[in-house]
Amino acid sequence: MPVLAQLLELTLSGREPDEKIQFSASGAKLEWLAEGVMQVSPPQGQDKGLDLVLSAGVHGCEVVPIKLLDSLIKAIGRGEVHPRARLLLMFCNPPAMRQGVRRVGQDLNRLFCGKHAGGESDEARRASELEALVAAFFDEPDRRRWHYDLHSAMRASKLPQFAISPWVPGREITSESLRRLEQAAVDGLLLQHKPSGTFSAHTAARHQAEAFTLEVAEAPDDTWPACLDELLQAARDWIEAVEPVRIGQSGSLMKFRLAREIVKYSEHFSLLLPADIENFTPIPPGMLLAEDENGLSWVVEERDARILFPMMDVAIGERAGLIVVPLD
Ligand SMILES: O=C(O)CCC(=O)N[C@@H](CCC(=O)O)C(=O)O
Ligand SMILES: [Zn+2]
Repeated sequence: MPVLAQLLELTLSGREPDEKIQFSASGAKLEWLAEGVMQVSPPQGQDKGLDLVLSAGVHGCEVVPIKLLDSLIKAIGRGEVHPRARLLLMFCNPPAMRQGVRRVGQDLNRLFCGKHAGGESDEARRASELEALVAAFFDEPDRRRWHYDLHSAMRASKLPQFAISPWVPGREITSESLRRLEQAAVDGLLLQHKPSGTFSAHTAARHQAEAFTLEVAEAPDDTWPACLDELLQAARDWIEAVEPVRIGQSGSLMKFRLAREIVKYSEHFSLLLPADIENFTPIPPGMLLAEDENGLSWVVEERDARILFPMMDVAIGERAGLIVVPLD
């Protein structure tokens, strides 16, 4: 296996490879571009016109998506997967990955869409570098552009795998995109309703990519749920630019929209939910979710509401949870 297929090991050890260009066992060109980042080009004559970005490790503690990307890269290196798309494969936040933490300084996934501008933190510099790498990759016109930014919510979920569609003015999610998510065993889709500074928002807004944040299933105690294998198989299909042959259940995806954000405004903030509450747990009208200073409180007003991403340990001014409701 070429050394470059050990991108994860190179990244975690902070090593720069001596040989920056190598070839996979099936003749795909592997090119190391920067720490944690590799470009793959199909053998001559096999390019099907798709530019695909797969990223993981924006949050360093989210181990399952890092393992998924690593296994795809190794399968490419061994020649088990035959790239027919151009690929940009990215381990985004090496310092946080080395420490196994969500973030070392700033949250990298709040610094895209140019929000790093003027910042001097390591994360601001990395967001700027990742944006430049993506811009160079998406430089060729008239090609399909997809980006899946793999995350893991680090808590159990009523919907084991779900995607977040960043808000872009006028963006319509195509039925092919939805079908592709369903084929990847994704159970739910949250549609954002305002701009944000996430990596997928950047590639969607700046490069018109079909971009999603993909929250993959948890694998507690190293048990590997079947839906992760289905996701892995779907990702292999994307890389090989083949239409999946498996019969997926169409229309199974539950769609949600954001109703309200719970925001931590002061040190007096408290989230009044059990620490282990599952994502997408129904929250009934009248339920008190959180309190902050000056009598500020979040009480459920919406019908059929569910809680998403509850997190007490966030910086002041940041999101501590989302109240989401079914789209229809
Ligand atoms: O926030 C959590 O509980 C962990 C999961 C996570 O990192 N989610 C992403 C969502 C990004 C998006 O809205 O597209 C994040 O918070 O950055
Ligand atoms: Zn994350």
